[in-house]
Amino acid sequence: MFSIEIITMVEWSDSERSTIASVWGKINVDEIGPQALARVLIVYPWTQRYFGAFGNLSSAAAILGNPKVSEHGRTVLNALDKAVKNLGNIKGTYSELSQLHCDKLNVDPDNFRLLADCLTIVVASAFGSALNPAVQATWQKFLSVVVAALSSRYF
Ligand code: HEM
Repeated sequence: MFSIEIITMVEWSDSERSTIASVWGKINVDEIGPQALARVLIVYPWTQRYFGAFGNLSSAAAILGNPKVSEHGRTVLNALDKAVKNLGNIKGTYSELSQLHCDKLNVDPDNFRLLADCLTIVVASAFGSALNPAVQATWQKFLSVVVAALSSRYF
């Protein structure tokens, strides 16, 4: 795990950079985004409390078919593009987003990790053997830095 203190010093090797670019290049945001957010809402139902304005979240089928969940899933995943393009300064890249989630949306930062884990599961099921353990390790390092950056306003 990457603590808040060390994310400003995180280093990326050339191979990690190319792995992250390659995984990101293969992700279909329109499919993976909705699936990842729906999974968070289904697997960790307490996260539904933040999405009271999204309409029917009463069952797994309702969540999977909810267009607002799908749209927001795409929004969240599109925001990852900024991190992929700014690996050297993910903390700075997400400072406003961290402020929004902390001060305005009051999202418990533990939920960032839950979303990252659901995203990895959705990516793993879409990629199959392409997400081998070494690729997964780099992908999760990337997501850990994203999670720490989004949490930076909280601590
Ligand atoms: C990788 C993690 C995440 C990223 C990159 C992310 C990104 C975003 C972005 C880009 C927005 C739109 C901001 C705007 O309109 O200016 C947003 C809004 C929001 N996020 Fe997150 N988010 C993440 C995790 C979470 C989690 C885990 C939750 C709650 C469980 C959450 C709850 C919300 C809510 C409630 C909104 C406002 C939605 C609306 O009413 O339209 N986010 N997020």
